[in-house]
Amino acid sequence: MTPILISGLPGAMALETARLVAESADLALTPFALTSAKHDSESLLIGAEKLRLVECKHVAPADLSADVVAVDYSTPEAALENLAWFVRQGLPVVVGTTGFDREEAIRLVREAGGLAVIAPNMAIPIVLLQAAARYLAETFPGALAGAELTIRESHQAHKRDTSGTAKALVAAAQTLGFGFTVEQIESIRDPARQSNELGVPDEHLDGHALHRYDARCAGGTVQLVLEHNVLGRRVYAEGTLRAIRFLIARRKADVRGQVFCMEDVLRG
Ligand SMILES: NC(=O)C1=CN([C@@H]2O[C@H](COP(=O)(O)OP(=O)(O)OC[C@H]3O[C@@H](n4cnc5c(N)ncnc54)[C@H](O)[C@@H]3O)[C@@H](O)[C@H]2O)C=CC1
Ligand SMILES: O=C(O)C1=N[C@H](C(=O)O)C[C@H](O)C1
Repeated sequence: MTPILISGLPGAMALETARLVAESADLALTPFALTSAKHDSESLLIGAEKLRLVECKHVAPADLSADVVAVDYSTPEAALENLAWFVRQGLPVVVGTTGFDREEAIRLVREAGGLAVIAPNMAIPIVLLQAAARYLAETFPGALAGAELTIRESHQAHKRDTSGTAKALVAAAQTLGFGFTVEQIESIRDPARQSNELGVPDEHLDGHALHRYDARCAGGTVQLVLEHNVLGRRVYAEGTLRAIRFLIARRKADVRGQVFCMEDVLRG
């Protein structure tokens, strides 16, 4: 069993991932998990296991065995500092958190000879769409120059940042020729609008991710619409476990100083 250190408890994604790790046959939770100052010294029950919540600065190196793999689902503000800590401890890490400086994160991992999967979306069906968008952009740069784009995303009210998934797609859209910037993304966080206008079921108001990309081409005579809509969080946790197992294999193969994306994980 590979021990998995979860960071971001008692948050929603960290919780979903911890539960799936606890159910798995090949992974096990470390006896403690990482949290913010607010929750330091609390404890949390995951299945039958009681996890101690601690800030990373209170973890002694002796508490970490050499085979631990870490997962971070914290906040945009905490993610880089946490990543630096994981890398210092020599832990491979899956970073699902969004809203931080990705280039800085990549630099940090490479310079320290660390190992990480960093991806704004761990859901395999959505990773496939991202791969398709990247393929189109790389193969046909400028093909849609002059076309117009609107992007709308809806998430639970407590989400702090603009969708990292939508922001990542903007990069491909720009290469295709759309004059669109991330500041133009419309973020919907109002539960009343989500319920009445977008039809989000009540039980998923607290955990959903709706994305709609609407392109008008050829002077508005052609409309292309792409949507991906997720209810709940299970699909991200499943992708996270795939990323964990990918990193376990890379560590075994003695790979160092590399940052992977979910497309790499899918390729295996
Ligand atoms: N890559 C993906 O597929 C997905 C990414 N996300 C991203 O994951 C992140 C977390 O999302 P949620 O769980 O919904 O948020 P949340 O707000 O429910 O949880 C965040 C948690 O981080 C904890 N935290 C704050 N500072 C911390 C620190 N220094 N160290 C460790 N933990 C700390 C907070 O106590 C809180 O419990 C967001 O950035 C979100 O965009 C969410 C879903 C899927
Ligand atoms: O906060 C969320 O919930 C999600 N965050 C990720 C993002 O910002 O793209 C992935 C997904 O949209 C769910």
